[in-house]
Formats: sequence, C-alpha cells, structure tokens
Amino acid sequence: MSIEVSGVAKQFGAFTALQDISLTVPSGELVALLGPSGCGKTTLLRIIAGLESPDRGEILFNGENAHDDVRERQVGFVFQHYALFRHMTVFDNVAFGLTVRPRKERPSKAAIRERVHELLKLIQLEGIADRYPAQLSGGQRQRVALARALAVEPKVLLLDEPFGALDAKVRIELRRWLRRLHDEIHVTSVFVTHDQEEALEVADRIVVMNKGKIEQQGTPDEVYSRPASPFVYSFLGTVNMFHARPQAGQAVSAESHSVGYARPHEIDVSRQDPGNGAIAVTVARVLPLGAIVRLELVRVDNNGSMEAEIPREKHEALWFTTGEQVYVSPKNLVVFVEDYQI
Ligand SMILES: Nc1ncnc2c1ncn2[C@@H]1O[C@H](COP(=O)(O)OP(=O)(O)OP(=O)(O)O)[C@@H](O)[C@H]1O
Repeated sequence: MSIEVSGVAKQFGAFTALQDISLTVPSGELVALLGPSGCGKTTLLRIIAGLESPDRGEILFNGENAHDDVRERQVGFVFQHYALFRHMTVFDNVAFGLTVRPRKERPSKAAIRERVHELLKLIQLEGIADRYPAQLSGGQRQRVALARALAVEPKVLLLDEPFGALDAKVRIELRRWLRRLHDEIHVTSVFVTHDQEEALEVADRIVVMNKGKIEQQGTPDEVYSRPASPFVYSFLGTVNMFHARPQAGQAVSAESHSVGYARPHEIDVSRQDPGNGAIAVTVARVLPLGAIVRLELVRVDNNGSMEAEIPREKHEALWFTTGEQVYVSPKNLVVFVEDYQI
C-alpha cells in the first residue's frame, strides 16, 4: 500500500504546525520522518493515521482518498510509551486486535492462537507468551507492541519514536532488529525519530523536517552526502563552518555571505602550516574513540570551536597533545551562499 501526502497544512490556533507537505511513501518502503522536537513529525503521522484532519491537502492510500474512519484505514501503531495492557499476558496483548473483531470477521480461536505464535516467533519472544508486561524489559515490551500492531495485518505501520524511551544500547539493537523485520514483512512503514543515526541506519528514505516544512527527502546517502540546506547538513551530524568563496555557478549578490561546511572526518590536521589559508587552532581535548580519535579544537583567531576526527594510526604517528597549536584545513567543503542560519 503506497501513501501519498499531498499539500497538507495544519494550524493549531495561530500556530502553523505543517505547511504544504507533500511526500510519497512507495509500497513496502520504510520512511523516516526526521527533525528536531516540535517540527511537526507527530502531527504529520497522526494525519496519515486519520487521528487528526488536515486543514488543507489530502492523504491517498494506493492513489485513493484514505477513509475518514480510522479503523477503515487499517493502520497499525507503535508509540514511544508502551501501550500494552498491564492486566493481560503477552499472548493476550498480541491477540487483542483479533479477539475484539466483530463475530463475523473474527478468526477462530485456533487461528488466533496460530497467528499469535507466528508473531511471537517473528519478534523472537516465543518463550514468554504467558508473562505480563511488568515482567518484561523495555525492549521486549516494544517488540510485543509491534507484534500487537502487526496482528491485524495493517496495510500501513506507523511508528512514533518507538525506541525513544529505551537506553542507547537497546535502542541500537532494536533498530537493527526492526530493519531485519521490515526486510521480512515489507509492510509500508513511516517511522518518526529525532535521532539522525537511527534514521540513517533504519530507513529506505528520509524526510528531513524543520518548522513544519520538508527541508529534503532522499535516501540516507543522499541527505547525508548531498544535503540541500545548512539545516540538513548540521542536523545530520557535527559540522565545522568556514568562510568560503562561492562556487562557480552560484548566484552571488554584494551582500552574499558564503559559508562552507565540513564534517569532522573531512578536516586535515597538521603541525606545520600547509598554507592555503589553513586555520590555526589549539587542541583542547583528545578523545580516543576506538578506530578514530576526536580532537576538540579552539580557533586561535576567534575562539570558535571546531572538531576533527582522524584515524587512530595517524594519531599514533603524530600524537597531538592538549594545549598545542596545530593547523586545520577542510578536505571537502560544501558551500551554501547567504543563508547560513542553522
Ligand atoms: N493539539 C495541539 N494543540 C496545539 N498545538 C499543538 C497540538 N499538537 C501539536 N501542537 C504543536 O505543534 C508543533 C508540532 O508538534 P509535533 O508533536 O507534531 O512535533 P514533533 O516534531 O513530533 O515533536 P516531538 O519530537 O517533540 O514529539 C509543536 O509546537 C506542538 O506544540
């Protein structure tokens, strides 16, 4: 089931939560809505679900106007806070959506049992069907919540920060698990997150939102390597800013400011001034982080902060120390003219 969001706008009183949002989620894809808190991700997800109606625009499922009735839309939800029924076992939680169906549409008890066991196998929790939610870890509860959402065979799965309340390690495990699960079942899914790593790792496509608008849509590689705006560039990772000359072909006015951006691993660090306008910086901290070493740097001219990441072997050869002065120059610079507010 494909989803098409066309020209959607939403106001809450005088506040514009969404402005003219259009995007397509092809059938079977997993799309992440990524952006800072308050940018409108949840509002958009709720509109796709039919829990909120847009002021303008429409939602099409497989090219047809989505039903007003939420049940008719056949969407499954997973939220940040586990919404499991505390007084029901894992089995009953997963079976719930099937057991409350009207008698005519309800599968037999045996069919429900089979479906629930299939799902418990899928989420790798077969052994704990008889436990209650209080006897599960946070990660297990979210997997049960997902199985419960999938039990009714939704055409679309909507996930709102599903791993937001979990600790970092469990989060990483679960997002990998979700990706593998999606590769098995291919249900069209929209996933809300404010965590860029999560979006880059899990999604087929990422929609980057800011202040109720879409800044860029594309594959993880496109938004990371070819950001459309300084906002996208800075939101997807640490950046260093440089004054830069506009590149050929960029429109420039007398007042234009040109700002170049480079990621920490795109910065060359050397003890000798290599010329070419390299910037003198003082090493403030040296952080060995496994295969790379992060250098926190302070510019000598204006005290601005910078960050460089170098391979461990390079650090072991040169051994930069806190307090020494070194020179940095960008190996790769992405230049945006004028709008350098991030
Ligand atoms: N029912 C409502 N009434 C008034 N304002 C609302 C309502 N729902 C959302 N908003 C506002 O709309 C904006 C977007 O909210 P939304 O929950 O969609 O953001 P979000 O990107 O999901 O943020 P977060 O990551 O913090 O959940 C916020 O400023 C929020 O305060």
